This record gives sequence, C-alpha cells and structure tokens, in this order.
Amino acid sequence: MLDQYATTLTFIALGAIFAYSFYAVLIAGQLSLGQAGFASLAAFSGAYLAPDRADVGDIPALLIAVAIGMSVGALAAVVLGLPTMHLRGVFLAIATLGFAEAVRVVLLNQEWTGGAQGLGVSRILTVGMAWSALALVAYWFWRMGRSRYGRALEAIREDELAARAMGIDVGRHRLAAFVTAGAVAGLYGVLYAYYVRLIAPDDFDFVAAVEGLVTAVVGGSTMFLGPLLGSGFQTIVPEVQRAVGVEAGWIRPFLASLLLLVVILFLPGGLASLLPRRTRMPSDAGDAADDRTGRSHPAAGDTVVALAGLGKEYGGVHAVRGVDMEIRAGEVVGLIGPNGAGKTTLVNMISGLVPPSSGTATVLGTTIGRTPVHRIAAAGVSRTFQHSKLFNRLSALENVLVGAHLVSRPTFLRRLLWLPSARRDERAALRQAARCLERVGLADLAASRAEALSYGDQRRLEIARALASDPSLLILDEPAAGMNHVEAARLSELITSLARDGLTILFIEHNVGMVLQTCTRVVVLNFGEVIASGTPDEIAADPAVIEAYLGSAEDDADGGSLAAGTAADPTAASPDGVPPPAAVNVDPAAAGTLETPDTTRRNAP
Ligand SMILES: Nc1ncnc2c1ncn2[C@@H]1O[C@H](COP(=O)(O)OP(=O)(O)OP(=O)(O)O)[C@@H](O)[C@H]1O
Repeated sequence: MLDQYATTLTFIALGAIFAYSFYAVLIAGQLSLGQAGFASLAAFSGAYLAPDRADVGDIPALLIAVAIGMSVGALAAVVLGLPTMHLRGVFLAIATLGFAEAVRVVLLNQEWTGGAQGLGVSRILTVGMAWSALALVAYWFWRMGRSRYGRALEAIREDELAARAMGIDVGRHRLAAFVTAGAVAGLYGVLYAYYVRLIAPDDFDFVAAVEGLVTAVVGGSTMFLGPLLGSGFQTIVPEVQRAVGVEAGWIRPFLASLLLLVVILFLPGGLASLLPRRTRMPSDAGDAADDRTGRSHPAAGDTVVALAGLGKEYGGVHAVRGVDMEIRAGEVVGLIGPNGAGKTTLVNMISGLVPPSSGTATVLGTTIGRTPVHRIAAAGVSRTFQHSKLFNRLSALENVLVGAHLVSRPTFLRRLLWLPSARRDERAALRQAARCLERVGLADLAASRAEALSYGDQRRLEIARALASDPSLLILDEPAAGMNHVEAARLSELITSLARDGLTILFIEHNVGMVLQTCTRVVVLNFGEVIASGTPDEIAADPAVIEAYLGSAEDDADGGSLAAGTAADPTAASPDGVPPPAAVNVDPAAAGTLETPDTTRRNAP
C-alpha cells in the first residue's frame, strides 16, 4: 500500500521542505526567489563532496551530504543576504532571482556538475527518511511560532516600523530568517538529489523557484502547517487526475494558478488561515510578584529628555525649529499646537524615527541622531503612533506580547529542547501582556485580531503594547483621536494613574480639554517653534496660545477662548468614529475663526 504511493508521498515531503524555505522568509514579510540557487549549490556540492555510500554506508553518506548542503545553503544566504537585506518586496525578489539564475548559469558551465547532462547521484532517500526530515523542519517552525523570535518575525511582517519601535532589531532578524531559508533550501536540494538519481542545474530554475513560492503562499505563510498543506495540494492534484482518467498536463498548473488567485484575493493568510489561531490568556495574570522586568527607571526629577536647538527641515520647510526642552522623570507633558505645527515630527525625533537636521537631543542617556530606533526603545522609550500601527493579523494578546519583546527572554532554542525554563519565561511574558491588556480594559478582547477591533479599542491596544516593555518614557501621539468623550475621560484617568506609578509621559493631543486636565506641564508648538510652556492654567490664559488656536486676538474678544473651547465635546461632530479634526477642540462658536495654519513663516529664507 505504502509502496504504491511512495513516490507521491516522497514528493509531498520534498515539496513541503522546499516550501518551508520560502515560508522561513515569508513569515518575516520577505519575498525571495533565491532558494532555488541555495538548493542547487547545496545539491551539487553535497553530492560531489560527500563520500561514496560504498565507503561509509547509506545513512552516513546521506547525512554528510545533508550537513555539507545545509552549510553551503546557509553560507550562500549570508553572502547574498548581507548586501540585499535592506531591499523590500519585489526588489528583494528580483535581486534573489538574479542570484539563482547566476548560480544556474555558472553550474551549467562547470565540468564537475556534468553541465546540462547533470550529475549522477545514488538513490538513498526513502519515503520514511523524507518524512522524517520534513517532521524535523516542521517541528523547527512549530516551536519557533510561539517563541519570542517567532513573534518578532511576525511583527516585522505586519509592520516593520512598529516592530523597530518595540525594540526589535529588524536587520538581524531578517538576516537570521534568510539564513534559515538557505539551510532549509540546502536540505531540500540534497534530499532531492539523493532521490531523483540525476540532478541538472535546470532542475533549480525559475519555474522551480516560483513553484516553491506558490506552494508556500497557497498553503499559507502565517502558520507552520501552510507549506505542508500547499505541497499536499500541489502533489495530489495530478494523482487525482490520473485516478479519474484525466491526463491533461495543464490542469495542475491551471488549478494552482487559480488557487493562488483565490488565496491572494480572499485568503491572504493561505489555506492555513482557515485553522483557528490559539490565543489563551494566562489564568494567573494578576500574579505579579515574581515578574520583575529587570528595567531600572530614572529617579523622580531626573532628566529624561534634553533637547537643545533641535530642528528638522524638509526641503526648505522647517517642520521643527530650534526647540529647547527638558522633560523630567514623573512629568506628564502635553504637546499641543495647530495642525502642521511640528508635534509629530518632534516626537518622531525623540523616539529616533527621524534624524534631526540641527541641534542635539539626549533621551534617557542616549544621544539621538544615528542611534537606531530599536536601541532607543531599549533605552526605555515606548510609543504609540498617530495612525494606528498595530500588527493587524495578530491577536490583541500577541500584539502586546510583541510589545514585551524587550523585557522577555529569548525562548526559541530552549523551546526546541522543550526545556521547562522556556515555558516559565513564556508564561512570564504572557502574564506581563495580560496585565497590560487588563490595565487598558481590553482583557476580554485578548483573542480578537487587532484589525477586528473598534477604532477606540485599537488605540487602547496600542497603549497596552507600548506599556508592555515597562518603559521609562511613554510617548502617545493623539491617543484620544476617534474616542468619544467617555472613552477620552477614561483614557485621561489611565494616563493619570500611569503617571502616579512614576511613568514619564509625553503626549500629543488635539483634545485640549483633556490635555489641560491630565498634564503637569503643557508645551505649545506653532510653526515648528515652542511658543509657550507652563502649567495648564498658565497655558489656558496665554494670549499667544489663544491666538495660535483661535486665529486672532479680536476673535478671542468675540468669545473664543482656549478654556471655552475645551468644554466642547471633541467628538460631537464625528458620530461615525472618524477622528475629529483639530478645529473641534475649540469653541464651536469660534471654530469658524480658526485659520488654516500659514506655513509660509516656516519656509527657509
Ligand atoms: N516626511 C515629510 N516630508 C516633508 N514634509 C513633512 C514630512 N513630515 C512632516 N512634514 C511637514 O512638517 C510640518 C509639520 O508636520 P507634523 O506632522 O510634524 O505636524 P503636526 O503638528 O504633528 O500636525 P498634525 O497635528 O496635523 O498631526 C508640516 O508642514 C508637514 O507637512
């Protein structure tokens, strides 16, 4: 029975292993076609360099060839990966395809490979060996999935910038994923060689690469079973055809292409996304006693942020100009100003996303400018974004777990060995994430995908994710946008309670009422410059601020005032949950007087 299907089963296993080499990088959002080149290099060098089966026996000969092939595949991935890892999407695909084609052409013209005739190899691989190898590869990716490393790769796939802001070293993770792909492709190349008896460079051409990619995408690149499902489908279709007596060779590629189209249009996560994703809240989330994050925070009153003459210029437009600012530990600083005042640019510089054009800045002892974003996050800066940057296809709990990246320990290798300490560390990370979800009131929605949450809940989830790293400085960019006044009041309470715990908070908000109520100090920006800084009461009465908000002093005399404006419900004009424009934060009666900010003043002379 097994013998009858041995060839089909072996090819399902081989196809799945090759598809895993694509999955290895797809999971991190990378599109590579270089795996055909890695497999080809591995197959030829393994078959050529490994000792003969007659000298060492079948299994040792195959194992030595596998070791050579996987090392060659991994090494080739390092050599190709170092210069190409900064490429994204189709550019990476083109560069890696170029590499695979170059390998094919070079091997075609070598004597030792047999050129177009190919190289004869003994058949050693059996169906049992092929499935054992597949089981090991699948096990690797299964154990990776719920490790800190696996979650970091998924976060990079979902939103690279947010992943950096969570403290993930994106370059290192992408290279590691690429090297894994090289090793797995190398394994495939050697196993294939030791099964088909004769290998030629054309066995690893463009068509083979695309087939491997299609198998992985159809199966699903978001779950470790995807490549297996994809390979099963791709290999079984011709068998079913034969069984029902339809011999047309075009049916399989046609069905595969059709399925690819259906998957891309309707099932972006592939067949595997039909399987439910497990997300379990830990039962002992409240038990915080033994979960110290190991972070040390500045003492109350210490300098957290020091900016001197900080500026940012975009092609002649001064988004931020000469800002001097100091934020001390324990302060809740509100950053307000009309649209386009430079608020987001300023916090982007503080969190390392945007390098300044002039001036100096030190954040938690780290000089910003050339320091990568993940290092600034590691120093203790955490943030949310003006436009939500959640990891959409991950659950709420998984989002927050990624947020805990910096305060959790690497678990992947220990998970491979099934060590209890890995389980303990994963549970500690889960408890940390669960506590943060509870703190923002989202514990009940832990299992929901981030993209399925309401706008207000998404904003709270971003705060929970930012809190998970136990930061010393929390930066919130318009956290109340899109919230109704009840939600905004609850958010204000949350910020106050976080501040009571000693967290330093800098937040941008158009809801001036909320800012005045929540902050210990308010900084007002206009045209990229600080026009006022002081307590909420001082700011509410500051004529320069009132003018910046209401357009002119005469308008103010007509009844407009910052304080009056704050009384207005900031979301009254947005029943559909769309974030309100800045103008709704002023007295509706005076809103008509709000002038569009004049950006001419910020233009460089
Ligand atoms: N990447 C960029 N390239 C060019 N100009 C930019 C860029 N980012 C911001 N700006 C410009 O810098 C100025 C300040 O923008 P910024 O987004 O920092 O203001 P903001 O106060 O956060 O505004 P809002 O309240 O609307 O979010 C604007 O004139 C904007 O057009």
